[in-house]
Amino acid sequence: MCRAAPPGSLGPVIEVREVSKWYGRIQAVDALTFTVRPGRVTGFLGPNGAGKSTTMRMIVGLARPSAGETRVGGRPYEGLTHPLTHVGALLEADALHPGRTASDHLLWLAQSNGIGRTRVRQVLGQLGLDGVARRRVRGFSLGMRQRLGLAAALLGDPPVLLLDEPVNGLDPEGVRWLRQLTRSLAAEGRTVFVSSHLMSEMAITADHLIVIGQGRLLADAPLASFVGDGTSLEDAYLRLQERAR
Ligand SMILES: Nc1ncnc2c1ncn2[C@@H]1O[C@H](COP(=O)(O)OP(=O)(O)OP(=O)(O)O)[C@@H](O)[C@H]1O
Repeated sequence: MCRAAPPGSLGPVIEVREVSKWYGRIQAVDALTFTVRPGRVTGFLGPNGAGKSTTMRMIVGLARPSAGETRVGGRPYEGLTHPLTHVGALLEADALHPGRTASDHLLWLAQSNGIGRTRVRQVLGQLGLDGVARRRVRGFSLGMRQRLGLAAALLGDPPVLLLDEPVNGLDPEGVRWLRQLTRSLAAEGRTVFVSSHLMSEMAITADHLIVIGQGRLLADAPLASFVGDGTSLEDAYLRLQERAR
């Protein structure tokens, strides 16, 4: 169950303020500003190389902005004690030790974040990983790795979740299950920020969309404002990207 924000706090809000990121001469993110709010699923859309993963990595302190700042619940990620209890993240190419079992991977994360063993058993069950808990990660399919990554993201029962392409590798049942999970996490009052390339999936999962192109903000609006009058989300999205070129 999601904890209510204490009075006077910002709550589980993600803030990205005037953030730019350069990798040598490549500008991955260009003066990006947006806020991700609780109680809804916010989709993060943009073409390959638009800067989505880089932005998510900066929010959780895995990359440092060249300019600007990111905050979670009013604080920089680095200032959070036991960060997994504040922010759960599933990021592309998450490092998994191939020789470790699923259960040991989660226990190791739990121990460094003040989380008990009971919670590890709970998330293994919630993610349908009970049967493979004692198997080494080396033999896991992409879908099983995604489930394990999601288990790690949920481990600390965090009020904020960042999921980078979580649908990758999931079978149709897994996709539907993930959709229901993200919607129920948002309904509990959590902040759920999900990147995806799948417009049809976003159209039935997200309440709000942040669209970027070439590292710049193109739109930050409710899903309803993109679709309607026979316009699909894919049409609206492609038009936005074309106009920005
Ligand atoms: N560690 C890095 N070193 C150098 N360049 C990088 C690094 N990470 C990202 N980039 C570059 O920054 C830009 C943005 O990449 P990023 O992965 O954030 O985009 P994305 O929107 O997540 O793309 P995709 O949808 O393909 O995953 C790209 O030009 C990419 O090549």
